[in-house]
Amino acid sequence: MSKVYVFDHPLIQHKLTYIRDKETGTKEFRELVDEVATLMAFEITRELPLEEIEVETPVTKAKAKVLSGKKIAIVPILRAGIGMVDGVLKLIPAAKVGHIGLYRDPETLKPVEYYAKLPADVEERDFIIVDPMLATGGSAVEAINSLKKRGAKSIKFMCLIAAPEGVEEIQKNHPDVDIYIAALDEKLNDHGYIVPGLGDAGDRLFGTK
Ligand SMILES: O=P(O)(O)OC[C@H]1O[C@H](OP(=O)(O)OP(=O)(O)O)[C@H](O)[C@@H]1O
Ligand SMILES: O=c1cc[nH]c(=O)[nH]1
Ligand SMILES: [Mg+2]
Repeated sequence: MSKVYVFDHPLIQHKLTYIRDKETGTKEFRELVDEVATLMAFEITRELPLEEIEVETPVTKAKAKVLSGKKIAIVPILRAGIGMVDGVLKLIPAAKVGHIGLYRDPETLKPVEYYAKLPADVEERDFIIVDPMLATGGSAVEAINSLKKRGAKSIKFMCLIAAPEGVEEIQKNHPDVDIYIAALDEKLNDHGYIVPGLGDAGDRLFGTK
């Protein structure tokens, strides 16, 4: 069963409150999403494997630890996931970036894939899918299907705000995929929007409303 981690660090909660605020404009919204993505990347990389090397300090030789070359790929779900990529890359600058384009049909709420491009060595990479919103879970499940179909073996899903329905949908369809969120909200409304949520993440990021 997928594990669910809620990153409720005070800085994340504080920034998320201003992300939610409908008075927050596009520029500030984008900056805050970027900052929260960096903070979440700090938490999600907690378990990265280390190895020991020798380093010479001005004082003496010493054994010290460095990351042991884990191959990571970040995959934003277009469009809104793009808003989280740079924030994660600040901490994992050598990560590759794949893209999956999905939009949610406003009538059926079902995801429609329109683009997919992943790094070549899919089977060896640890993937982190990023998307600000996990609502019905349809987009996340489809993005994970898409990665697995192309050979991905290790996948994490990271989002800002999740609805319980979306978490359950991933757990049901992809129990091997752990979920990392900044806030678990109350529910979905009749239009599939997260309540209280933040509105339409893509529109707020790109100013398309
Ligand atoms: O869990 P779900 O019910 O599938 O909804 C979540 C999806 O909805 C939003 O994308 P949207 O379809 O609005 O596309 P956009 O990013 O291009 O705005 C969001 O960024 C997720 O990808
Ligand atoms: O609340 C929601 C649900 C889906 N997509 C969004 O951007 N917001
Ligand atoms: Mg949208």
